[in-house]
Amino acid sequence: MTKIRVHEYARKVNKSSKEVIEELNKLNINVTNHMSMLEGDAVSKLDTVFNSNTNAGNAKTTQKVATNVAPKPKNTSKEQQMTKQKKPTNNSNNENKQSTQGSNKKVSQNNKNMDQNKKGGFNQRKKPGIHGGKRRHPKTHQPTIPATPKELPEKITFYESLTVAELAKKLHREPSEIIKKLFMLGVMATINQELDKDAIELICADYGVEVEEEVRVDITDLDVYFEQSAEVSEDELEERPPVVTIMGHVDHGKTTLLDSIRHTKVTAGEAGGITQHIGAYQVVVNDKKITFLDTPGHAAFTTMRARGASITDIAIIVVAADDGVMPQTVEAINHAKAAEVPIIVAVNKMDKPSANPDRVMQELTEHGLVPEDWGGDTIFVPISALKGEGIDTLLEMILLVSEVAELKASPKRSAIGTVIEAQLDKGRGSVATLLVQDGTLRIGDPIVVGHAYGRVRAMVNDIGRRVKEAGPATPVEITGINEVPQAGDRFVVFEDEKTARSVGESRAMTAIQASRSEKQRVTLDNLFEQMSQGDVKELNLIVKADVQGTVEAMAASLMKIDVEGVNVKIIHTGAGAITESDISLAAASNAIVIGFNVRPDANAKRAAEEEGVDIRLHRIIYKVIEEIEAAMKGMLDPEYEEKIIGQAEVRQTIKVSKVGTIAGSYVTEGKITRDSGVRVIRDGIVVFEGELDSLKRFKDDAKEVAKGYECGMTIKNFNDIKEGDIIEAFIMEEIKR
Ligand SMILES: Nc1nc2c(ncn2[C@@H]2O[C@H](COP(=O)(O)OP(=O)(O)OP(=O)(O)O)[C@@H](O)[C@H]2O)c(=O)[nH]1
Repeated sequence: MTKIRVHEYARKVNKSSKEVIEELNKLNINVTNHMSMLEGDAVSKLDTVFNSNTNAGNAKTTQKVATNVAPKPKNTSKEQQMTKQKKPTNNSNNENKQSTQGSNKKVSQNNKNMDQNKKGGFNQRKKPGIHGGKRRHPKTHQPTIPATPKELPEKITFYESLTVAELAKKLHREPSEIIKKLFMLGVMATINQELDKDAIELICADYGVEVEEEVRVDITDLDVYFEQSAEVSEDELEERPPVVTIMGHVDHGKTTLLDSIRHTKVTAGEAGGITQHIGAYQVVVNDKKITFLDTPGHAAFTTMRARGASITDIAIIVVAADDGVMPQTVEAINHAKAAEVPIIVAVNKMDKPSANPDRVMQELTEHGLVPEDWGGDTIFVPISALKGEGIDTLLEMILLVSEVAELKASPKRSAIGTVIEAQLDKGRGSVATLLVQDGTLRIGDPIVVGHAYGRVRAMVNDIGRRVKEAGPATPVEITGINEVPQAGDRFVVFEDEKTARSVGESRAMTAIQASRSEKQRVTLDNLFEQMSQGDVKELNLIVKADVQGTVEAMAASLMKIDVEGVNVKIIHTGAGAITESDISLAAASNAIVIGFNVRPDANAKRAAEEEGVDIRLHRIIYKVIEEIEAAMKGMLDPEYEEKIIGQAEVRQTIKVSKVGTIAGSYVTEGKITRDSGVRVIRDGIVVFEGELDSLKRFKDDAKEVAKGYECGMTIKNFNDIKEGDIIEAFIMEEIKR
């Protein structure tokens, strides 16, 4: 049976890909994309739904064409005779005949001649047959091929495959001609048959037509556009502002710092100083811009990253000098490190008498952030966000780090970027704050934002001004899209609204069908497989335990695991329950979470399920190590699940010395097998669980006894069987990982 792509099938039955996908899903055939390949079985089912016969039709056509093209020896000679009879009447025909006998290559040459001949006014019937010139149309035959076939194209292109009909169209030939030619080349084909690259190349070579396979990208995959931006030539690139996120522990002054920067820099010179919150703002320092994301904290940062968006160039970790390094400070550092974002430390609340910056530096050193003064490479800036002190230095340091990072973008290209936040506005509809990451966004641009699409209707900048365009690293609020996207969604500008619309619709469709849990996150179960495929070379772990001492002991033991081909990397550790933040970090970094004597809280559990993050809970350290090591070596013990296979009622008990108590029983459900586990149930309570010692039918050992039969059983290490007891039999079935 033929394979066919969804969109090709849709075209055949005159439906949209969307309708076909919907029908497939109704048929429980999981297809999400219009490029998905359908097997023959799915095609048959669809044919029934659409009352079409694309598939059955193929089968019929195959036969028909096969009988048509397969030259029976008898017929051939007849035809040859006919050709012979015609021969003396036409010289040119004669010439053609001679030239067309022989190899297929000649056929192509002749067809070319024929084309030229046609221009010279020769009749179609004089055309050499596709059977190497051996066949002629009888005089009476009404030719179906147009009298003057079009010229062959110089070159054709195709994507993956073409049907005979499609190839014929591209070559300006009748399908029957292609079918015959294929037959001559030893390929039996029907008009709807899909031809692979080799067959297409063979036919085209035969016609002397150049052929090229198109490389197409899935335009619905917005990531592709982000990858393309990396390919822009050097001379198109210009310096762009850095995008900065502020993170740190609760109450250490993140919001105060963001406000302080905004008020000292943004409002200066702005009439009225109206600032509106659009999720990000820009400041100008020494004629250079810096973009700040207005949602402080690592939760937002990592949620975005989990959605595949990395928009932050520099992370400011705020640490209150009077409080020192706290759990969320460490989390923030680890989140930034996992994202490989450079860190600047802002030691805040320096105005407080209890401020102790040395302590902060000392504590951060333990987390790998060593101040430059102490020989490290981390920039520490003492500030007072409340009093506005040290802010200028901090901003200068941001520019310095940004310069080193050589942040560049190409303002000339069409815009791509990420949603910072979005909501539904009663008057304006869907409103989204976008961060343009590359290119320039303009009013009227056809745009796809996540699964939404539209045209940029209006753009407002961070100070509430209407703007016509926004360049790289600029946040703008836009209206004009049909739905509310999510923070972290990507956006891409397309050339025309039609493409934007079809990409948007197709993405929305895919999103509905793609379950998030299907994401190929690394789990201990699939670790080895992913390692073998080369997808995973580093096993990222997040370790949570009840007390800090255990966390350290666990981390140290895990680091010692040595398995060739993969490194263990602990990206975050902490004492206390597994939180949602741990899960989002795990999701963003493709990590496994290990909990030792701790449990995930409700939010973390839900998030882990949604994101497909693997949480492994343990109570014994060496078990953790063993499990991870085994997973890395692909030797994880199989997991078993209990399955109850039958039940028997004890109707009589017989005590036999040396043997013990024999339970004369009657199998009431399923079956009892010799190797099954058994449970003795008395008045609804399990009084014993163990194994069978023997299972007999009359005096003979039995492998299994089915429902409706009597049997005798003895149970290992259990003699207290009573009449009326129920014996439940179970087996442990291996769960496929
Ligand atoms: N003395 C002093 N107080 C400060 C400074 N910066 C912030 N604060 C105070 O610290 C408290 C917390 O500041 P926020 O900016 O809300 O801290 P945050 O980190 O944003 O807190 P969350 O949003 O709860 O995570 C507020 O009462 C601020 O006024 C500072 O430089 N000096």
